[in-house]
Amino acid sequence: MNSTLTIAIPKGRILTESIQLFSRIGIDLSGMLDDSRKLIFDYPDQLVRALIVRATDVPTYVEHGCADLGIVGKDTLLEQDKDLYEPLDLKFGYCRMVVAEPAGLATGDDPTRWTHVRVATKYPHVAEQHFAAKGVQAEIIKLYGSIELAPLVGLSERIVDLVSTGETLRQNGLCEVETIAEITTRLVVNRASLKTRHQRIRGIIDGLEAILG
Ligand SMILES: Nc1ncnc2c1ncn2[C@@H]1O[C@H](COP(=O)(O)OP(=O)(O)OP(=O)(O)O)[C@@H](O)[C@H]1O
Ligand SMILES: O=P(O)(O)OC[C@H]1O[C@H](OP(=O)(O)OP(=O)(O)O)[C@H](O)[C@@H]1O
Repeated sequence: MNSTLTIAIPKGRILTESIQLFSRIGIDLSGMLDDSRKLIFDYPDQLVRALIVRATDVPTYVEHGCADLGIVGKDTLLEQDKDLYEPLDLKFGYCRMVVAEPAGLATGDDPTRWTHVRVATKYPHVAEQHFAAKGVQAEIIKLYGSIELAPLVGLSERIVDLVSTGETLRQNGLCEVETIAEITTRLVVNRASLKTRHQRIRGIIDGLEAILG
């Protein structure tokens, strides 16, 4: 039986910390940080294979069993609602998912009085659920990036987006008016792999749990 474990690692802003985390439990994926166009990294001595995946695609690779494990932001998990085992909060990549609007509109605005909103976001599912739970009718406009631009050019009045330093909101004259969720990075596991490779995967989960405290 092939005992190699496949891990989906997201490229982008959580790549380096993901690799640092695995190194702390003795899995050295540092070759992935080299400037390269390779997408599969084999580590036969460690019985590990790592895939470089776009952050939003990690749940898909893990759900389909192309990867046994993956690392992904909670924002992506909330949006996609895939059938995955999510055993661990890895406690990095902290940010918040918020509703924001132009500072001028925020002055005197009361989110508890909203009845209808027009919102641009990369997270239509989360936004829909958030407003539905408040009984607010929401017209959602799906965007893929530069979300803060939408209210500045009249595409929407408000946005749902991630905030970490707050600098992007500030530089574009926007204010946070509601927090939807606190976001961190999570370990996700394919449900079948959890059974067929229980010992190996349990070892990784326990190892990570021990160092995360
Ligand atoms: N300021 C931030 N903005 C966006 N994501 C952040 C921020 N801080 C932490 N994160 C976390 O980093 C994860 C990966 O973000 P990254 O920007 O690399 O990918 P992405 O642009 O969301 O995905 P994709 O490239 O597939 O569209 C996010 O899903 C989120 O959990
Ligand atoms: O609070 P801050 O530290 O300013 O970070 C928040 C910004 O970072 C993310 O955008 P990203 O850099 O991923 O670019 P994008 O426009 O392509 O989504 C997010 O969508 C916000 O725009």
